[in-house]
Amino acid sequence: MTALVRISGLSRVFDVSKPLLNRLIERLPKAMLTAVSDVSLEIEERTVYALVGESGSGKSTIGKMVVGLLPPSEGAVEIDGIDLASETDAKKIDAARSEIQMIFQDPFASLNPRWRVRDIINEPVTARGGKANGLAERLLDQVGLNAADAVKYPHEFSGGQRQRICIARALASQPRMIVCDEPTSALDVSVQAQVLNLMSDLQEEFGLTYLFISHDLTVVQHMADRIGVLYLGRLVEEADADALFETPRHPYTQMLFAAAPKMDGFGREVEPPKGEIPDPISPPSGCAFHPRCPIAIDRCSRERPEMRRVHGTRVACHLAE
Ligand SMILES: Nc1ncnc2c1ncn2[C@@H]1O[C@H](COP(=O)(O)OP(=O)(O)OP(=O)(O)O)[C@@H](O)[C@H]1O
Repeated sequence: MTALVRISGLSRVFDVSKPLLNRLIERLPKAMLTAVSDVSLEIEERTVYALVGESGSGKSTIGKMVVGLLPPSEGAVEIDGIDLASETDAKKIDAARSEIQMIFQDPFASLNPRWRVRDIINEPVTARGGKANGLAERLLDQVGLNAADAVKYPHEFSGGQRQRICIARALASQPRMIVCDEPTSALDVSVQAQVLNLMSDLQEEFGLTYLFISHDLTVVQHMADRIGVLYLGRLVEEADADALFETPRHPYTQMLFAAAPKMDGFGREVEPPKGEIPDPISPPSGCAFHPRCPIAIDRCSRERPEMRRVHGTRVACHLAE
């Protein structure tokens, strides 16, 4: 298998300083927030790579850098060998961009309310001067909606149906890859499984690659081939999904598993991971997880663990054995 996406040493810093005048009056320094720090990973073609972690761990920021919506502060994202940030050939950039689409958590916010669904779905093609020729109707059928609904507006659909429309629009430019940012977390529990099943079917049918972003391990369990676990912007564990589910090696991954929602016939009981997520502007020294870690030793607060291989898993923990 070949890597479709190669991410190396990827970092993204945001300037979250107060306005200059306030800083001068209050004698405050600049505040820099490191959302993503030195992340390296590869995504094989036709596989599902899941990025998991609590809110604020940097999942969406990585997703946006992969599709080219945000430039990296450091490091690179290569799509099929092309680095979007340093490539100068506009044609190559355009081709690489159209190969990757993104769908977001809130299907309503990402659909123009004044456009008919047909125009929304056809837009990626018509905006490039292409002819749609019944494309929207075909895609609506493919995502389990009625082709005749192409003349309707987004508000005439339910949340699950709107996410299907977003998926149809993402498919319009025949991408090789879709970055899916929490695509089902805004949907009713009963609808989530239907949309996930549809996404699985489409992945197989079109040979798609997914970067699937989720805080919910149960969602990821059924879809992912490989999983990366993020904590405060850093990758702390990465393994094939089966291996990770069988033997989670990082204490943070183990905590996420312990807190994973338990499915029952009536809904879900969600118990959040213990302890507070530290302030990303001034993260803890050493291993950023050490203040919440049940097995931390002195060394963990002094020395940041490098990513290393332990029985086929990549893990950043001094105590992974
Ligand atoms: N444009 C921005 N300006 C300033 N800070 C940002 C910006 N975008 C993200 N951040 C910060 O970067 C960190 C990572 O955010 P990100 O949205 O990538 O996390 P996430 O894991 O996707 O979480 P969530 O599930 O809540 O979206 C957070 O602390 C967030 O507040």
